[in-house]
Amino acid sequence: MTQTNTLDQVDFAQNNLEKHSVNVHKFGGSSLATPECIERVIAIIRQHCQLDDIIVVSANGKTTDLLLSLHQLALSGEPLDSSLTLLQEQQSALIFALLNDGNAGRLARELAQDVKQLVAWLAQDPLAFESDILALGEVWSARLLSALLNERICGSYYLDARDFLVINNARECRVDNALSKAHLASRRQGQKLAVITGFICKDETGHSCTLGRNGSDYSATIFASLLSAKNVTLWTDVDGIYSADPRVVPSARKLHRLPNAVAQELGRLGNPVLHKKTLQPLTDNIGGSSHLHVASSFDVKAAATEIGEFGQIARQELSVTHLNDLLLVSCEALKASASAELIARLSPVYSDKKQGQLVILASEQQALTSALAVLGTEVTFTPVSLIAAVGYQVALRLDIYGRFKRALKNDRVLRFVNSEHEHSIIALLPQETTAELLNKVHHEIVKDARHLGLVVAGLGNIGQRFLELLPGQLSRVPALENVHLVGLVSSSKALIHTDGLDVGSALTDFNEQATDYTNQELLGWLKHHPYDEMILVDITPSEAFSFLYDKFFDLGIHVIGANKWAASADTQTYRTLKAKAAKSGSLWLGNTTVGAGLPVNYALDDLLNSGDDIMEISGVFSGTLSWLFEHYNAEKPFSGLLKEALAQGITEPDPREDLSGRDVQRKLLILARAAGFELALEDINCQNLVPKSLQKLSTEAFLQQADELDGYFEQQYQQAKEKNACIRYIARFSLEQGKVKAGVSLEVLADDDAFASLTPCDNIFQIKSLWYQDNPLIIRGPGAGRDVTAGGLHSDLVKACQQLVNKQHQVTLKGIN
Ligand SMILES: NC(=O)C1=CN([C@@H]2O[C@H](COP(=O)(O)OP(=O)(O)OC[C@H]3O[C@@H](n4cnc5c(N)ncnc54)[C@H](O)[C@@H]3O)[C@@H](O)[C@H]2O)C=CC1
Ligand SMILES: N[C@@H](CC=O)C(=O)O
Repeated sequence: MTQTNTLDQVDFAQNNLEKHSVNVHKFGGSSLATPECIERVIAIIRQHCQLDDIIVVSANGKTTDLLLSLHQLALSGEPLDSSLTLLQEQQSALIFALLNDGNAGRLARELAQDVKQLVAWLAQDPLAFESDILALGEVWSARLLSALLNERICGSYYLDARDFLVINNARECRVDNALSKAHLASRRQGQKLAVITGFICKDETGHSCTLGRNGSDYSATIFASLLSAKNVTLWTDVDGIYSADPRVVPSARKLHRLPNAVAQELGRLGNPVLHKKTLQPLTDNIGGSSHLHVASSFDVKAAATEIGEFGQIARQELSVTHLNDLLLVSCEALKASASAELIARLSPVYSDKKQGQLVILASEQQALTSALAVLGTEVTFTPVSLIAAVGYQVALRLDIYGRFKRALKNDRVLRFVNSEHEHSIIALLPQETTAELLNKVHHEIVKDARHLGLVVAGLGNIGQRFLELLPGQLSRVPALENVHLVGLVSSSKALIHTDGLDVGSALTDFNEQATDYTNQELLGWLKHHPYDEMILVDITPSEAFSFLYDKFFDLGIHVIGANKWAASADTQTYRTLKAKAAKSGSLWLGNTTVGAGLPVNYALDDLLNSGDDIMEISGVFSGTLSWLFEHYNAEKPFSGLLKEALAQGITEPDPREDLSGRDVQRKLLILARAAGFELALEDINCQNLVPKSLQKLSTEAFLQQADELDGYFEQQYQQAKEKNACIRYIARFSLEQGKVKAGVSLEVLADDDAFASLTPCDNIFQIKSLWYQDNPLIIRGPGAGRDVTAGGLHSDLVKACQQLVNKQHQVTLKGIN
């Protein structure tokens, strides 16, 4: 990505918004309530905005409430002094706490002028000037932030939306797009940040109007629509949209991506963050190509919820919402076609023309009563509430329908209804929806809906087999039900689809579509992935790739590694990685790093968990060396066998990794660490079987000259044979009188030694411990190869997913809790 005009180049790498078009950022009242909050907003703007972006603001804190109460006091003829003083003091406090003396003085003078005007309006005709009075909060907020940006970051100007935003239907807040767009274009200044008032606009006659409470979100999406902005971010006091109101349902989980249609339905049915009108300008005017983000200004690092057009995975998200204080309206006149316009105007929560029934908010009763009075018919109002399961075409999903009904089976339900577009199943209740009921329904509907992303790095011998097995595993294992393969990564190319790759054709798609990538880009994507959990399976042999674990754990990514580098890194690095993984709750599994699919790492873990102490671990740890020495009888040259082992996929990509003993040395270190010992690679003596002359060559050159190995192994074999013995490469670790001894080397063993007669490629692990002293625990079986290693990785994947699907989500709502 190449970007221009960023406000903070250093931090820009962290910015996930696309920069090729305008972005709109809206800050709500709670995000601008105090000088500390405004400082946070400044930091967000510095990091996330570019010149030419649009900042939309609500009034600071509770300013609008205070203006409203002044308006009410004036209407009822009560004294205004104390409220006026409080209002002016609050604004002055912000101005003087944040701005330099010159600017503070200027804004304080403008504030005094405005308060004078306010007093005049309140005295003259508070009803006529209601919108002008309420508009002051946004004006002050925008003026202050713009002055602050000018002081601290870059050129900025503030715009009063009443200078350009025209509505031609005040009741429905319908915008005159053409006029507003032209006026806005003429007022924008290039290369500066615009701070625009939310909530307010003007009508065709030029009078001030408001867009209703919470209208600033609507303002933001209107401006985005006028400017064809790519992204709108609502910076607020919650960090996204949850599967239910998290203040009532503690197990609610954040919805990372929501299709427009579902978000609209949520807004309609009472979601506390999304409002009915907010999304409308985006979906109506720019074909849904603009995305809406809901992010926390109190916790910028928390992943936001993104709303837009997405593929299949986002369409699986489910949530539960509720609305109390509703009325079921029954009226004969509603059956007539003449009532269609009235119904459309009211946009009720639910309507049934055939039955002559509507469900409306209780607050709309008066408006409806007057509208129906004209028709002179009898109307009955019955208090009701609703609870709804919301998700993409959820009404067509019989399993969800069944669960929804089951959850409500002990509660009185007036009726179940579907919304027009099938994105919700609604139950109308004759009683209030309680917290208890909401939790019960949420548990039933959302219980297994945690989505886990999967990235596979390393698409060689083992990686390909892992992918071949993946479709079968996904369809067979319940714990993998919500696992989505989203990325494939090789040493130079990557294919990442946030909406999921087709597991059946992933490798072919990779070969056709993968593009060059950098680690920075990979980490950037991982930082903002929209899944509940992300698992990365490292099937590379790369030390360089293992250096990224540090970053993966910082990001809370879970790692399953066949790669041995990180688990056998130097003591300090290993300790740091373990600590980071623990701190961020990342799982780090690596059963295949030793013995491929054999459960040796798990066995050691289990022994320690059972209170056991490990005293000795020994055996044949290399599939390659097992295969070679079990087959070798000096008839075929040793080098020929080595090439066969390479072709069978048993060896490391460079077979010298096996022959040098390094691979076995690493495995012994990994096991010793798993057994609770703090060891380094240097503490393990290692006999290198590669002669010096072959050590520094490229892999290809080594294989060409591999016959230089033959003489040495023939000699070793014959010498052992003369003693009725054989040669085997053995790993030994022991704790003797508190001292650790560890080494890996070629040993001469009696033909009947337990380590001597293995099936070629088998590993054997002999573990002596407190519980298994005289009769050691033995684990034996194939210790390398495509199937067992890919299978072992799948076993780790299932273990990880079993833990992750049940992981409780920690909900933090800064600013609310
Ligand atoms: N062969 C076996 O039986 C066993 C192998 N392993 C381990 O599995 C891993 C893979 O082994 P193989 O599949 O045999 O190797 P391979 O050489 O066939 O495949 C390695 C793959 O990793 C990719 N790669 C290399 N560096 C990379 C990087 N920096 N970033 C992303 N991708 C990178 C390569 O492009 C290649 O696709 C190794 O760590 C090996 O030690 C573990 C247990 C058993
Ligand atoms: N090359 C290794 C593969 C497994 O780690 C071996 O031969 O054991």
